[in-house]
Amino acid sequence: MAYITLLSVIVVAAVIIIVERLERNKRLPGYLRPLPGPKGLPVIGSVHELPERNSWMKFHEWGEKYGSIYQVNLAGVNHVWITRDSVAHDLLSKRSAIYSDRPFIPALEQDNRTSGQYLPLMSRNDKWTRQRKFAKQIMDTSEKASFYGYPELESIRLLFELMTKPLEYNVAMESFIARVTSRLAWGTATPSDELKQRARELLVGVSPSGALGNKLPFIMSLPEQLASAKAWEARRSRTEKKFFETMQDEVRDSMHANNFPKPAAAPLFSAPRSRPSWMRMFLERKPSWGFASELEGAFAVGMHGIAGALTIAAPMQSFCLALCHYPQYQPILHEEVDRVLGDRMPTFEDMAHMPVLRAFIRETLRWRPPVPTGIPHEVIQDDMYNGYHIPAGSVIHPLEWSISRDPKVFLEPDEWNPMRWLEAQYPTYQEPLNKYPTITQYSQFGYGRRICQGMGVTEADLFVGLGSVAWLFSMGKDEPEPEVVLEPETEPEIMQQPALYQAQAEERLPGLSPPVSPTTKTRSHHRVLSSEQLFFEQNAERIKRRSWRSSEVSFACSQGEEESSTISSDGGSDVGDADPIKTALSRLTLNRNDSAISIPGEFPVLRIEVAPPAPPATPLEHKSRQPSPARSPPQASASASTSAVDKSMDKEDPTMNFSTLLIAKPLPFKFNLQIRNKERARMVARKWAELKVEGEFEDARIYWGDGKSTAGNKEFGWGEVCT
Ligand code: HEM
Repeated sequence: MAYITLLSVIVVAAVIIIVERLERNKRLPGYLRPLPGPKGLPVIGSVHELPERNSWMKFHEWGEKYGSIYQVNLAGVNHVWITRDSVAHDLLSKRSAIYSDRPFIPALEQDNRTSGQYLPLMSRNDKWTRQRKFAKQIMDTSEKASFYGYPELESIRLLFELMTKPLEYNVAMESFIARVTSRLAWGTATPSDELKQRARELLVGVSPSGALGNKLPFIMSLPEQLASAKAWEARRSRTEKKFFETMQDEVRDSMHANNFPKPAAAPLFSAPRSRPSWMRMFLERKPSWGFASELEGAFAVGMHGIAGALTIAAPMQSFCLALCHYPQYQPILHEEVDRVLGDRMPTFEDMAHMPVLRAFIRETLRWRPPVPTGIPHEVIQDDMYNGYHIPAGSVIHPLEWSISRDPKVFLEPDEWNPMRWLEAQYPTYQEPLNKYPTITQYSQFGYGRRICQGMGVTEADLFVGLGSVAWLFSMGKDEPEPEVVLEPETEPEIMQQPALYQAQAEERLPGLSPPVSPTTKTRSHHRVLSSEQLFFEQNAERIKRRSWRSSEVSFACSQGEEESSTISSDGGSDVGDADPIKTALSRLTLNRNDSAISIPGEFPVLRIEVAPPAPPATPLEHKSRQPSPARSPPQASASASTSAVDKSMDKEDPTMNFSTLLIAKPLPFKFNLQIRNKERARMVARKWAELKVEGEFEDARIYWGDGKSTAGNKEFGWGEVCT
């Protein structure tokens, strides 16, 4: 084995050296220059200069040095990096006829350019053309139907999970996106965990810093027994195909059921699987898509599921990061949310009336782009641009991190400042405000013929999801609460303001506030929401006694209150112990995996962690800045655009901890999540419980290992994923 490996390395190295020499000897005509860029070493080029983490920061730094377009040799492949929107448009949009191919990804089992499996990774061929047409149709149709209300439905579960398990906020947000996308793809949220895992594994497969086959492509030509990375990919690929086929079969089967309603007639809260979905659209109009096989349809739909599950959760998490590090803007968002929505949760239809929420979302995508390096194109013939030669076969990257930081467009580019979209003195401001700011047609979604097909879904998910979060919660840095240590002489003053003191305490999670005593010294690092416990205790008792009414749920929200709200969607009529109760109970599955209910005796506990004291001065401290409509925007400065590099690389920037794959997702961090309004919290809990009883929020399903374990067997199952 060692012999074969050594031989392969020597052959690959020899080929690279020969190709490099031939390239160097190619003479350019006098009017053309090679693009600037780092020189690098023979064979490996500049690979050794790339940092392990946040590699886009190095490309950003090179952009500062070499200009808006430059080239880098990475292991024999010419990579062209574009750091300005205008250059990306000139090449990728205006010359899209030659700039719309995709590079080969060595670590995938099948050739990504021709296999027809993943639309975003295909070459521009017949499969791409028909699948792109299909993608446009399913997106347009579902958008016209306001994405079937799925984001609104799942946002109830999102809020409930955040209330009950705030420390797992990242799981709740990822699950929200995966569930909405699963519903869109197949009409049910039960595959959401599997979809998340399929997305993670594919992300490893396609990321330059992920699968070993992308770093050492020759291993993909070795037998599986000798190359575990190849065996991993083979299992990933088999599992994905099986999953997509299973889901396609299930939707087909459900369509053949006699009582299956037509899409227009399917009410939002009808039984799962009778819902509209992209797969259903595929099956209903199969001949019109011109696909080669049903399998092509299974992938065309499954790939959209993966594309959604992969990307949208990242900005949701960055939003939390931004709100915690730039707290001065939060009240502006809360003001809009309260004024426009009052006591109801946001819907897709509120979009036009909420420019502040849209500005927060737009700014988050700019500040921490989910795909910082962009998705690469490949140029299929030699080209020239501003006197520079761009060789055929070069991999072209619109470097979103830099494009979003052009100091001429984005003043103080490293600052998260949503006001740049809302105040006329900023160059980014655009009217009318019922349309702008918007994330559609934004450079983060790519250029030209390959532009992202999921902008509408992304906007709907982020708007409804983050709008709901802002409606119920405020968030803040995980800092210790100021200790209330009362000197004897100050006591009378505080005692004179008990209402204020109580109000501050009550603003935290209802029921969270301990009995307020101004002389209490805060020592505990954990706070327990015992009202939640009470809620589950009550419900668990009811379940045990089998005394649930089909549509009645009792919820006590606050420890301090004796009340318990009883909601009855049927006007309060008591159905007693008739059959509907049993039906409701049989649909209420309770197990340890359930996100919120546990078996009696093992109640979930809400803890809010209070951090140990924060380090003295973090690089991002913006508390002094007050958002003000009258404030003049800062002037652009040459140094402004470099500060990201300084901040994240030289000093430890707490907002720059990302997973290292192609999608930049902030690593989980601690922060305080506080419920802003008790009545809203009650309402969410009631709705959640009603829908749970109705069977709406089913548990995620396990597909492998007889439905008991995701690890599966040799053939199918979850692979290890390092992020
Ligand atoms: C934050 C969310 C998202 C971001 C940042 C994003 C970003 C991108 C980018 C950069 C591209 C490549 C564009 C180019 O090559 O010029 C792309 C392509 C694509 N995206 Fe997205 N995307 C997101 C969400 C979605 C969602 C939710 C879907 C579908 C459900 C989706 C479906 C696609 C498809 C089908 C393509 C391939 C287009 C083609 O190659 O012809 N994306 N996306």
